[in-house]
Amino acid sequence: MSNRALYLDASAELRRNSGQWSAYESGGHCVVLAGPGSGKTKTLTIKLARMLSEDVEEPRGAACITYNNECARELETRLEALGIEPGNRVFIGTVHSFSLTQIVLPYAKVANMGLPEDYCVATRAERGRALERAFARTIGGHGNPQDWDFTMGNYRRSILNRESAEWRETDPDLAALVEAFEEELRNLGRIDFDDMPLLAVRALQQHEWLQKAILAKYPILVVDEYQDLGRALHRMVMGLCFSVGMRLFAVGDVDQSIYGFTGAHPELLQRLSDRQDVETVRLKLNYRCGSRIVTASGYALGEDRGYEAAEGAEEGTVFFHPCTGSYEHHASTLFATVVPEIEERLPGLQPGDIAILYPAAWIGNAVAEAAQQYGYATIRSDTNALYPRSSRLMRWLEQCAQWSCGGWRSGSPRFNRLAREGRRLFGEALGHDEQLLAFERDLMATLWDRRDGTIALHQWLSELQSIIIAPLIPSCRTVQDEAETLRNFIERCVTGDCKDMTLAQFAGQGDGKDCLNLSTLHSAKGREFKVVIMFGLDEGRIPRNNPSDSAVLEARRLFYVGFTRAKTELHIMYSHLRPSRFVSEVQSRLAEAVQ
Ligand SMILES: Nc1ncnc2c1ncn2[C@@H]1O[C@H](COP(=O)(O)OP(=O)(O)OP(=O)(O)O)[C@@H](O)[C@H]1O
Repeated sequence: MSNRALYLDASAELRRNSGQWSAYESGGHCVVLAGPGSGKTKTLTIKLARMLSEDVEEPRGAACITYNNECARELETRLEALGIEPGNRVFIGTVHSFSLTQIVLPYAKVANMGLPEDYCVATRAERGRALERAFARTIGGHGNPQDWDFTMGNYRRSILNRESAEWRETDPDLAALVEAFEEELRNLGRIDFDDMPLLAVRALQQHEWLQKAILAKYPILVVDEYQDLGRALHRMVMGLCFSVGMRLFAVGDVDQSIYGFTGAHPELLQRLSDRQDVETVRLKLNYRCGSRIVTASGYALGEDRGYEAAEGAEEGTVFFHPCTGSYEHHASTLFATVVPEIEERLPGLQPGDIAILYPAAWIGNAVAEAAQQYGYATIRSDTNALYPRSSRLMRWLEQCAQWSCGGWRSGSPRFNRLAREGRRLFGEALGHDEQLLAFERDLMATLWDRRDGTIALHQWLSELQSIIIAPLIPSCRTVQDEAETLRNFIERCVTGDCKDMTLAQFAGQGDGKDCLNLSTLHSAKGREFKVVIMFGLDEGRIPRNNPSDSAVLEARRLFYVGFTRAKTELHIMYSHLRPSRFVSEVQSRLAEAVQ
């Protein structure tokens, strides 16, 4: 099928939903505000395919921005099904990678961003060193500089205008620390993650020609998960879309805003949709969750938004499991009775259809250990994962492993996809056609010669590292930190807890069908599973102890996000003596509804 035929075909589903259809037909700036499972991302991807085909002429294209690398990958997969691949015409990625690859790297010099020659992205250790020096120069004393990192980050992200009284006066100590920290980073020849959008916003504000250059390349800006993207992106959107003329298509849900602690402000989305020049579309149907789960999710949120399950949806069930003892004990109950009962009730269910979600990564340790005892393979996407799931390099290696373990035969993944992602990762070192060709040829040969799932992972990784990755790393400023993640993981595979891991097991981490999903509630954002088990939902965990009013609201939204990931069964596990207030409320409202 041609690309046009693909999106026309996919749009048939949108036609049956009047809200989705008006978003699909929109001609100017459009914002879709809607609840979980309402098809926001689906509408966004099909609309993007349409705009690329009908509204902009090659080589101009669209930039598509989302919250994190995981969400970006999800968008890529969905767009691939519509025949759209990221490349020159289409940018898909986070605000940070948009800022870095589209604005800072190409224009740092001409836009006079004040960066040293040959700057690169700081590793964790380099950031730590810069913070230590800045701390000694400004705050001083015996405190631990790293304890200031979090508040410093928030300050940087919340007040963008460094010339303002707000910047100087809200917290003079923090303002001084940030300025000294950035100076130390520059002295080391480095920028950090938070610098990327800040440098981009500043450069865009200072240079009209830069705004025009971005507009020339991307007349369309598409944003998913707008509620979580923070002030820097909002400022870019305001400038690029409402002054320069980029067309905006954004989707989001204020009720799913769960990243307030990183500087996200849900009211920015509301403000955007209140604008006269923006068409706002609201969607009411939930295509994901069974009807009972949709009803109960209103209780979970504590607000009736009038969402309904789509026609023909299954009923879905909410189960409550009060537990006794420690989390280790809860986890044993989970694998001794809850999971086996689910498997019996839903024959044909794959482990990958089940997700176990908890409020904090350390609670997941009890789940991971019990899973191992009961013989269940798991894949973790939290800070205690084998390696950060957000690492593009590691995720690329997982895909390479899948190719070596049978993808070369089945086409899942296709070699083209590996080559494309590799070109993006190492783009800075692959400037010439010959370099690109050599990279693809070497990659193919290296993977082809190692098509054996029983190979020890440390051997496979070390060889790939020395043949393919190591020669490129010195010229790639953007993947230094990721290279460090890889080195640490290889070390764990040589001597540590992953010593016996095989290539096939590593490939399974990428594919995930045979593994139960273990994740924090935060990392489950945007995903969906047949069965969701929310684990450790106790007062003191969600919300945490002595919460402020706003912390209660954010915890409640997090509870709601977890709740609405489930299609068929939702299980809630908690200590019977101290259930979370949200659990008790849902329970009593469900009981009232039955009477
Ligand atoms: N018009 C439709 N007809 C049939 N299925 C649909 C339709 N719209 C969406 N869906 C399905 O509903 C599910 C949820 O869609 P999607 O992930 O796009 O929702 P979302 O609004 O982005 O969700 P969330 O905010 O919870 O991440 C998907 O399985 C999608 O295929």
